[in-house]
Amino acid sequence: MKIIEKRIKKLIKKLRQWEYAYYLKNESETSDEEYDKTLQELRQLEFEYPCLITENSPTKFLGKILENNFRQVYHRAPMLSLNSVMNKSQLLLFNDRIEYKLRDNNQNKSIIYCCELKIDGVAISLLYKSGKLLKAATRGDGKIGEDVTKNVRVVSSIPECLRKNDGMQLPYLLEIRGEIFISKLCFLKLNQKILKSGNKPFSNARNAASGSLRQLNPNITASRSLMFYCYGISYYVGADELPNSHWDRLQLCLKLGIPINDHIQLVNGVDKVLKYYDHITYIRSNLKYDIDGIVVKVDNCVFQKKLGYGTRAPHWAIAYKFPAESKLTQLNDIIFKVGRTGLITPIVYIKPIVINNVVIKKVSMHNVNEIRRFNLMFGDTVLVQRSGDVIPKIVKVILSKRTNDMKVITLPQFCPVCGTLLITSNCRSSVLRCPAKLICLAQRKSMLKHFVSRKAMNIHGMGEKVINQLVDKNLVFSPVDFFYLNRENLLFNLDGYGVKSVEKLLRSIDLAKHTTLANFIYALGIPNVGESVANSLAVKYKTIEKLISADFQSLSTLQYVGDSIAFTIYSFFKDPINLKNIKDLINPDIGIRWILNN
Ligand SMILES: NC(=O)c1ccc[n+]([C@@H]2O[C@H](COP(=O)([O-])OP(=O)(O)OC[C@H]3O[C@@H](n4cnc5c(N)ncnc54)[C@H](O)[C@@H]3O)[C@@H](O)[C@H]2O)c1
Ligand SMILES: [Zn+2]
Repeated sequence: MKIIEKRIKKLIKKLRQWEYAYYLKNESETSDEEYDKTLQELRQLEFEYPCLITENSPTKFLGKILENNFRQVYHRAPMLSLNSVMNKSQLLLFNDRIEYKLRDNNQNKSIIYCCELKIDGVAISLLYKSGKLLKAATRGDGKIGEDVTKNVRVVSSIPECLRKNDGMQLPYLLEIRGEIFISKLCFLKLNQKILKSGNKPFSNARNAASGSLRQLNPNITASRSLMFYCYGISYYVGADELPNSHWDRLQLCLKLGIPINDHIQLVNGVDKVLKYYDHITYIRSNLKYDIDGIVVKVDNCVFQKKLGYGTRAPHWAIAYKFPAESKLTQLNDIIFKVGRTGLITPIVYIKPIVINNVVIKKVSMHNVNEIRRFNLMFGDTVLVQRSGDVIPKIVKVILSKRTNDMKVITLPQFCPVCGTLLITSNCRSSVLRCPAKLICLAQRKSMLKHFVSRKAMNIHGMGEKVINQLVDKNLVFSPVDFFYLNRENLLFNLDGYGVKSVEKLLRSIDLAKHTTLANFIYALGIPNVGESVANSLAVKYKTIEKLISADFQSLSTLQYVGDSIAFTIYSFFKDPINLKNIKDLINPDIGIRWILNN
C-alpha cells in the first residue's frame, strides 16, 4: 500500500506542476498526451484504492491556479472542464451510459445531441446585467476565476451591449460561457513577432490565447486580435422563460448579438455524432482556427440536470478529441549532439512542416539506435507526429519512397565537440558515448547546467548564457568553481551585467549552499540517478561520506535501484575525478550547510 500511496503522491505532484505551468505561465512542460496519460493512471489507481483518494486530487478539482495580478470573481455556477474520449468505442460507451441513465425519461429513444467544435482557446464567463457587459472572468480553479473584464472589453467580437429584438425583453441577468481564441494566422504572426524580439514563442494557439487574455495591460490584449464564440448559458434571470433545449438557448444568444460558431449541429443519436466527427475531421484543416476535437452535449436541459455534474466535469457532455496529428516530410540533414553524460543524440533537420499550427524544422531522437532502427537515409520521406504536443518525433520511414541514389547516414566515430573516439556502451542498448567527461566542452557545460538547476543546487539566475560565458572565459571548470566566483570576475566577464545583477547572482550562489543531501546527490549528475533515486540514497546513507563508501551489495538493495544502476553509482564513486569534485565541494571553506531532507 505504501508504494501505491507514494506513486499517487508522485502523480499528483507532477500533474500540479504541469497545471501550474500550463494555466499560469501559458507554457507546456510536457505533452498533452503525457498529461492525459498521467491523469488516467491516477484515476485508475484511485478507482482501485478508493481509500487513497485525497480531497484535492487533480481528478476531482483543477489545481488552485490563481495569481494575485487579477481580482477574484466567484462563479455563480462552477466552471468545469470536460471529460474526454479518444476513440469511437469510448464514445459509444458514453452514449450507452447516457441512454441507460435516461431510460425512464426518454422512453428508450435515441438521444438528441448538440455537437460543437472544441476550439482550442480559453474558457471565459461573461455576465450581462440589463443587457450591458458587467463582468468577465476566467475559469481559475472552477469556483473562483480571475477578473479580466478590462481585457475582454477590447475583444471586438464580444458585444458590450446585447441586441434588443422586437417583442423580446433583455434578460435582467445573463451569464454565458464561451471560448476566447486566436486564429491560426494571427498565432503565426504573433509568434514571428515574438521570435524577432528575441523572446520565447508560445507553443500552441491555446497558450497564446490564454497569455494574450491574461495581460496586465489591455492594450497588449487588444493588439492580439482575439476572437470569441459562446457555447452555453450558465445563469439567467429574466421575464421570459429559457427554452429547454441547449441548441435553442444558443440561438437565443445569437439573437442577442452574441457570436455562435457556424458548425454547431443538432443530431439525433450517436451514429449521427460519429458522422459529425468525420465531417469535422475532413474540414478541420480549412478552419481558420485550431480545434482539438468536438464536444457532444445532451441537448435537453432537463435531462442535463438529471445526469448532473461531477466535481471536475458535467456528466452530460463529452469531448471527443482528435488523435495526434502527423505529416510526411523529407529528411534533409542530421547533426549529432553530445549530452551531459556523453550520450550522442541525433538531431534530424527536416523540410519545414506545420503541425497543429507550429512550424517544425528539426526533430531530436533519443539516441543513435533510432537511426539504426529506421536505417535512416539522407532524403528519406518520414512521418512526423506531434500530438498537441511540444516534442515532435519521427514515427515511420516511408520505404516505398526510397530511391537508389540515397545515401545511408553513417554514425560518427569521433565526438563532434572534443574529437575523442566514441565508445559503445556495453549495456543492452549499445548507444554511443563520448568518454571524455569534463574534458569535453559539451559535457562540461551540460554537467554544470545540471548542477545549478532548480531540482539540484538551485542557483537562481545561473542560466545557460551565463554558464557558457563563464566556461568560455575559463572562470568555471568544475562545479566547485561557482562558489569561488567573486564580484570582480563576474562584473568584468558577464555581458550586460551591472553591479546590481552581479550582487543578486552572488546572493543566490550563497543561498544555494543551503541544500539537502538529496539535492546534492542529484546535482552530482550520476548517470541514471534522478530525483527519486537521489532521495532514497540520501535517506539510506544520511551523509555523503557514507554514500561514497557504500558497497555494491548495499546499493543494489535500494528502492528504485536495480543491479545496473547500483553498478553505475558504485563506479561513479570510484572515479578519482568525481571524488575530487565532491571533496572540493564539501571542503569547509565552501561552507555547504546541510538542511534536512523534505
Ligand atoms: N501539456 C500540459 O502540461 C498540460 C497541462 C494541463 C492540461 N493540459 C491539457 O489540457 C486539458 C485539460 O484542460 P481543460 O481542463 O481546459 O480541458 P479541455 O481543454 O480538455 O476541455 C475543457 C475546455 O474545453 C473548452 N471548450 C472548447 N469548446 C467547447 C465547447 N463547445 N463546449 C464546452 N467547452 C468547450 C472550454 O474552455 C473548456 O474549459 C488536458 O486534457 C490536457 O490535454 C495539458
Ligand atoms: Zn566529447
